[in-house]
Amino acid sequence: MKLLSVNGICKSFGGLAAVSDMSFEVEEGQIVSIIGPNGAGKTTVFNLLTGFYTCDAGSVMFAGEEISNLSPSVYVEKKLTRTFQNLKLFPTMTVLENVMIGYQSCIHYGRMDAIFNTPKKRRAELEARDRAMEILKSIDMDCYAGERCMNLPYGVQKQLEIARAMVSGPRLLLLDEPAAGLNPQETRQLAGFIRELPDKGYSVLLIEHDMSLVMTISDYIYVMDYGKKIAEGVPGVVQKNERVIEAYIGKGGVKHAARG
Ligand SMILES: Nc1ncnc2c1ncn2[C@@H]1O[C@H](COP(=O)(O)OP(=O)(O)OP(=O)(O)O)[C@@H](O)[C@H]1O
Repeated sequence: MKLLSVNGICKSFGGLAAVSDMSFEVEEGQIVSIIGPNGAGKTTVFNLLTGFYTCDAGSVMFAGEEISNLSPSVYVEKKLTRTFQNLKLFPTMTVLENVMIGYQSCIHYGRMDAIFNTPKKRRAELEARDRAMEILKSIDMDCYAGERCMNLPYGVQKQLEIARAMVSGPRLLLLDEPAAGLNPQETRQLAGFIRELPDKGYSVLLIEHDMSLVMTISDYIYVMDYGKKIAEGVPGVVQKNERVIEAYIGKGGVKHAARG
């Protein structure tokens, strides 16, 4: 079943077309990657899909519903959540507390409930705690629940950031360069972690420069350059595509597929 269907989205900044007529799909249970050299438009696509930018044109359908240009907080309710290129964890808080933060948008109590610590507020906190613990158990990270986030190895912190996106129960996880800053061993571990997400009920849309990760875990890949889609296909096909090779080699460096 088609979960996400993006049709001809466009975004310009002044005279620069950051994303031009970009279309792609994610099927339920798939891991789909968007790759391309630095400045190709990948992050802008994520920002368009999650309401951080508004589309100049085009449409986004998610689970059969038009979801273009909503405010960022609404996307969590629609069951679509994202991570960011740089870790946005709270280093001095525990792992459990960091994951609970991802559930905040799912619980509702007023300012007075917070001031007077009412039963409603305490129930909401318990619910967040239970849900966060459930997620940590589902990914075998409950052993870290009481640890301060800053004491965790960097690779585990990356998994924690994904766990925090999982806690609101999304159907689609948008992962923005999860392997950035990881060494090869940590990247392999992360690959195994992401590969298991569809079995746990999460489809994945991934932006990533690390080709070893992308080629190992993706079911399907879209390639962008200068804001446009230049190729698509399964990893074996994309790897051999001449336009893709030219986009990378022509603009500097194949290893991490980045310009400059
Ligand atoms: N808010 C903005 N204002 C002006 N230009 C922007 C803005 N956001 C992105 N751009 C430009 O749009 C183009 C695409 O940027 P984007 O960050 O989407 O690329 P990317 O493929 O994610 O790159 P990277 O891999 O380096 O993260 C770039 O030329 C960038 O400078």
